[in-house]
Amino acid sequence: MAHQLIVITGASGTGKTTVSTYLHTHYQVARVITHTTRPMRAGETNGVDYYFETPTSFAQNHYIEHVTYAGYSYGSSYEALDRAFAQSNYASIVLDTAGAISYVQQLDPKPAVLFLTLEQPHVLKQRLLNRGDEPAMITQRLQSDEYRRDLTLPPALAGVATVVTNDKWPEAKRAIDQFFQQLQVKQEAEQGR
Ligand SMILES: Nc1ncnc2c1ncn2[C@@H]1O[C@H](COP(=O)(O)OP(=O)(O)OP(=O)(O)O)[C@@H](O)[C@H]1O
Ligand SMILES: Nc1nc2c(ncn2[C@@H]2O[C@H](COP(=O)(O)O)[C@@H](O)[C@H]2O)c(=O)[nH]1
Repeated sequence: MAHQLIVITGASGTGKTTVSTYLHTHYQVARVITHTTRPMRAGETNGVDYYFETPTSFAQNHYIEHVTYAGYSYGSSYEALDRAFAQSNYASIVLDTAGAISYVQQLDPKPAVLFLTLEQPHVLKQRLLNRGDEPAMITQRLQSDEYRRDLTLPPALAGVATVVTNDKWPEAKRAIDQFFQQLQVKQEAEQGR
């Protein structure tokens, strides 16, 4: 069976990591672990949530794409993608919208894309506080160009991404179940050709 990548994108706090964990737990979708220079949050583990890097070690990896987000470097490596697909034919990766656009433009076969959004984006700050993020980090993030940019579906992803509203988890979960089950049907149909 061909490999299928699911790119999960959207603004900070919209629930990208929550969706990636849900797909892993309920559908055994492997997670692509990306690299970052940002400091670890409480509860995060190196090699599980990210590969945490220094600026020097970050520069030594081979990236499909890399970005600066709210002052820190983030990148997705070829090695991490291979590691995920060694575990499962389905893998998900959590990216900012610049990364999602790079993947859609570069990857063959093209990834399936989920864009997460909220009808009430003012609750995002509270979600980041509830998650335990440092208040100073939240302020820096909410003031960043990247955070504001990712609140809106970029034109390059219009017609490509499935938009999921995550104000209420039970509704978001239903939309994600439908998205994943349709993806499985499409994959199986392509296999049968
Ligand atoms: N529908 C929801 N209702 C309330 N809280 C939610 C919902 N979905 C996710 N959360 C919570 O919001 C916080 C942010 O979610 P998550 O870490 O998944 O977001 P993210 O998009 O990955 O953020 P970032 O880009 O900053 O890493 C977490 O504490 C998560 O448990
Ligand atoms: N383009 C990429 N974006 C990435 C990558 N890894 C994570 N991210 C995105 O960065 C922001 C901030 O993440 P956080 O964990 O510090 O909250 C978020 O939008 C992630 O989706 C990557 O390799 N490339």
